[in-house]
Amino acid sequence: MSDLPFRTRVKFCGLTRPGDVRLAGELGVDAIGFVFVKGSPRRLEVPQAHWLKAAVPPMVSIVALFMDADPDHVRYVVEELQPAMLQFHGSEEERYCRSFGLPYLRTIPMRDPHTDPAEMAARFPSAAAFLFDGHALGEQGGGGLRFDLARLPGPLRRPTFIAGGLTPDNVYDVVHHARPWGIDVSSGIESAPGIKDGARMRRFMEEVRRADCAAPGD
Ligand SMILES: O=C(O)c1ccccc1N[C@@H]1O[C@H](COP(=O)(O)O)[C@@H](O)[C@H]1O
Repeated sequence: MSDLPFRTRVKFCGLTRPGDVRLAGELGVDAIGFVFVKGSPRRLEVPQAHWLKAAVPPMVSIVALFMDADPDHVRYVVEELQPAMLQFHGSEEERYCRSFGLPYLRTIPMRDPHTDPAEMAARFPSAAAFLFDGHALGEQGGGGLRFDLARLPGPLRRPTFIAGGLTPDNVYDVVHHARPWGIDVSSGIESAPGIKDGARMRRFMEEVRRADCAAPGD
């Protein structure tokens, strides 16, 4: 049996409107990312996140995204919102990431020539999965920056996500050639930061599923 994933898991990140959340659910995403990062145009406050959560259909996971946050803030969001998973995007260490008692995605910055992706991943044995993103260390994500897929490390002991600059126009090639376990997208399905575009969301999912069905040599 092939060890390739049967279908690529999809996370849509940085949603701010209930209608976008409902459409993402209808399109079959696996997870929806809520951003709690200061300075992000997609940042949510907890009351707004509650309002969005009400639009998330059953069987779709909420991922709460943080970057070097005060642990009290993370605990507050976890208690209030009860996300299925956390995502850490900054310089958080392993002990911090696992201290909240929830599975977490560890983001690995791929634009930094000084970061060795395999070495960084090895420092997070408790991570549920790794997310390789196109930003440099210390930068926020959500900027549509791609990275050289040749820099991806070999097989890790955890599922890997690719993020950074994915769009409906390039996601087929990325999924088809890199065969990640999952992908994560924000700006590539937007008309403006935080405002998702229904047509782009739909076409993005269609392209992922088209790649899932393509034979390796296609
Ligand atoms: O989306 C944001 O605003 C954000 C802010 C701070 C840290 C991470 C953020 N987003 C993450 O970046 C990836 C890639 O975004 P894009 O597709 O290149 O626009 C996104 O999937 C989020 O996980």
